[in-house]
Amino acid sequence: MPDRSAVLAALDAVFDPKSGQGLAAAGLVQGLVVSEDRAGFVLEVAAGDTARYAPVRDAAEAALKAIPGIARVSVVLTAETAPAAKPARTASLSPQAVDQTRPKAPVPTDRPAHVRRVLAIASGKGGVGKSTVSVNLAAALAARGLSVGILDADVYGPSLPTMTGVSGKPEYRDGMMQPHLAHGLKLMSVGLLTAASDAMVWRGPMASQAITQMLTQTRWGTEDQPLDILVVDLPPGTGDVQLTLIQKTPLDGAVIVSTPQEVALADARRAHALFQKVGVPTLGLVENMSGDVFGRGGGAAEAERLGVPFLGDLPLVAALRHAGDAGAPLVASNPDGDIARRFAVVAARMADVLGI
Ligand SMILES: Nc1ncnc2c1ncn2[C@@H]1O[C@H](COP(=O)(O)OP(=O)(O)OP(=O)(O)O)[C@@H](O)[C@H]1O
Repeated sequence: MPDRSAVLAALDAVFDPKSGQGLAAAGLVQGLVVSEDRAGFVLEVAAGDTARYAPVRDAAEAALKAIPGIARVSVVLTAETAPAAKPARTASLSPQAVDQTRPKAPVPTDRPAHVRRVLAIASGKGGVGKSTVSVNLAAALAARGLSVGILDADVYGPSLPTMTGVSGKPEYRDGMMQPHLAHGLKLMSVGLLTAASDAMVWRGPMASQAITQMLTQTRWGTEDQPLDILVVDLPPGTGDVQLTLIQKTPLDGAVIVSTPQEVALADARRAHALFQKVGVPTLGLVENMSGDVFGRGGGAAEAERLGVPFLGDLPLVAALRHAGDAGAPLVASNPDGDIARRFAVVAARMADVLGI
């Protein structure tokens, strides 16, 4: 395995154009990961400086690649948001400090330009089909004539590139990342910017910074043609990473995906509670993989218990999995099929809840 200090020394041979120091000395190397045959880090620069630092990122990647034993490298360029006030270190917490640790409503300053609504697709549990639902629901909303984008923020397993067949780093133009276009959707994924294995080790603040960058520095829409809906595919779970993300992302609502088993529904309940805490309305619950194996109806009953709309159920069918593996959402590749019809129902109910 490559030596960490050798990696830092290599990065110090790349200069920060602002301070003239090496990148490590300048404090620009965050979250360095060195393992087996790969190395990567987050290059954190001041807000507005990302275009200027794109060549620095490329130089840092080249410097890492030149280290013997390193085959895969990834440098994610992120911009700082407004400097966070550091709480004073005191022996006991003041009431204000205690209050600071409580979840807050999202910070509205991070709103992406020319995007009408930002919606999260969340699940309390991994593997329940959150990404499958995100992609197909986005396609169903697009089929209603809306302009729709997807931001795959699932740092634990970005699957949008596979599910939509897109690859390659996004292009930078005029200081903004251009989303990929496929199946009538605008697409951006954490998986297009970094190796999935690197993103997985990100802590909450780092993940949220990368996601804020993808949110605010992607050309989702223009003044003349704003994006109607941006669907954000969140990482599964209800831990710190998710909390930080939903606090930092200006969400207008959330859709929770669950399978019908009680254990998954209990997690869906926790996800709903998390959104409630930060003041993001739950637009509804979708039951996925319903049918013989897992049962049916648990989602509708749970939605009623939570007092949120039930948006619909989707059966466990091999075609959905195959379409995902093949890189074309089933709703787009078979728009007249049973699954497309079910997603159209979910999209219609959602549009109804949103009043669009
Ligand atoms: N209704 C369904 N019928 C059949 N297969 C499905 C269905 N929904 C999802 N799948 C398959 O289940 C697997 C997990 O789905 P997906 O990746 O969408 O879940 P996820 O909740 O986003 O997972 P993770 O939490 O790991 O990101 C995928 O292989 C997908 O194709």
